[in-house]
Amino acid sequence: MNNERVLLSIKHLQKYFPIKKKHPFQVKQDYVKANKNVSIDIYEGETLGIVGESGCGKSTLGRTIIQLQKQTGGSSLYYGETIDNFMPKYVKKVYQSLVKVSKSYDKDFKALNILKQNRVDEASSELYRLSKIEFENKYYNTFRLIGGLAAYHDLEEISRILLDEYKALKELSVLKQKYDFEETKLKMRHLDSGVLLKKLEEQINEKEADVKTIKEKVESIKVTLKNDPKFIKYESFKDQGIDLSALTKKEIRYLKKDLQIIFQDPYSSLDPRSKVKDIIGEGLLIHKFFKRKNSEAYNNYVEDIMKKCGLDEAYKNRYPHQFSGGQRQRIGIARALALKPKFVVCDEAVSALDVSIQSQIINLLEDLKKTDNLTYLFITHDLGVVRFISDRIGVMYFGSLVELASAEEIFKNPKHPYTKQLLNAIPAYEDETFKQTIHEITYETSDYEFHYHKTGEADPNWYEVSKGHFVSCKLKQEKDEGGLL
Ligand SMILES: Nc1ncnc2c1ncn2[C@@H]1O[C@H](COP(=O)(O)OP(=O)(O)OP(=O)(O)O)[C@@H](O)[C@H]1O
Repeated sequence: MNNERVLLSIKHLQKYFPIKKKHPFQVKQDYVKANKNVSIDIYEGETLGIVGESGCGKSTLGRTIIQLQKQTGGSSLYYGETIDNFMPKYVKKVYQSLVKVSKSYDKDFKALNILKQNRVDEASSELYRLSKIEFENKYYNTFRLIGGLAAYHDLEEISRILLDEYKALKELSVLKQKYDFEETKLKMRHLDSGVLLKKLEEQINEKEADVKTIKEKVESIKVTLKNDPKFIKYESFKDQGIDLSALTKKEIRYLKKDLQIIFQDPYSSLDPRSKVKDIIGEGLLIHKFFKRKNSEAYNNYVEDIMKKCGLDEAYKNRYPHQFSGGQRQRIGIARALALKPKFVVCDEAVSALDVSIQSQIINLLEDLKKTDNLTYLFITHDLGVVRFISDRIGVMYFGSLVELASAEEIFKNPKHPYTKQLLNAIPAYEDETFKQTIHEITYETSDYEFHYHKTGEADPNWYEVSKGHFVSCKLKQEKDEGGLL
């Protein structure tokens, strides 16, 4: 890992797929619970491996984090852009509804506390767990955005000030976009400055001054609250992450430049009727990195990416079927990396390839990670591959993470019975560097116990057994859960 900066923070991610009703009078809607409640921080520059059996929800997790499919619960906070620069629409909605939300908050808070007190069996504990997720979904973005200001006596005033700030920041971001566009245009004509550029610069300065005045107003309110215990508690929830799950389709499309995916089957994920150069360059035109696909700059850029991914640029006019499996995967990688993303989901990216080609592609992914400062979520059922490539590994079982630790720790010191079963099942001959140890499976320690084998549901507590090593288990003694409650 390069540093400890969180790039994505996944909180209680849930993805349920509705199952088609069996007959028209069926009242209850059933779901495939592909991801039940996944919470995980992904650090900038790391490769986080996700392993688990087929059908446990690995691919769904990868696709849902980048919102290829909309998540049905929880939030996915992204720190690769600042919220001030991006200003998504949900921020405005939160500011508009502050007064209304504050009214329902106390009522919902009390109701949830009653459920917390009344946990007597599995069913009532499950009801509390689900209600807590619902509660957090409803209120967390408000607290993340306004923090300690929630303790101020006049939320109508806060709402007004923050809406002014939203408007000013939005206008500022439009002006900055226009400025960048104008600057690029001038550069193409080998000019340094122009009348419009100067005018935009003045407008940006004015708008920045407006934003500064509003921010000062907010700070002066905060000063009056600084000793209020409620302010201190709520301020600790303040968070600059952009909640991907709350974005509009258009906003997600814009962020796709940062959040990319490489699929398992390089053939079916490439349009067979498009030439390689068009497959790789499509995103560049959609995201307006280049205006025309016939320009020299565009062609040079595509050729460079091809070279970087080990493809001969002379083949740019060929079609996917004219390439081998390994080369097709290189095209998939080139397509994903053309937009200079920050986060890439590699969904079984090498599983369909021969072993010798596998290692070439893995080496390529490793090289690109270094040169382009990428962060990977590496999804695979292959424990040999994941051990080699990952900094940390998360183990999934039936839609939930059951263990998370550094790759070395998972292999040397697994805690969860399911992780141990997976490791025990690796045939020794598959991985010569791995000294096969058979891990003894235990379902209980003095601090916690595992119930997953009895109910098929993972245990709800996410417990840090040693620094950075987490397991899902049932604690014998309840710990403070943190959060809004
Ligand atoms: N679009 C969908 N509609 C309905 N159910 C789905 C959909 N996508 C996935 N599922 C279901 O969600 C569960 C998890 O599937 P997912 O593909 O995420 O698992 P996986 O661990 O990646 O497995 P594999 O390695 O076989 O792809 C499965 O039961 C699957 O049938």
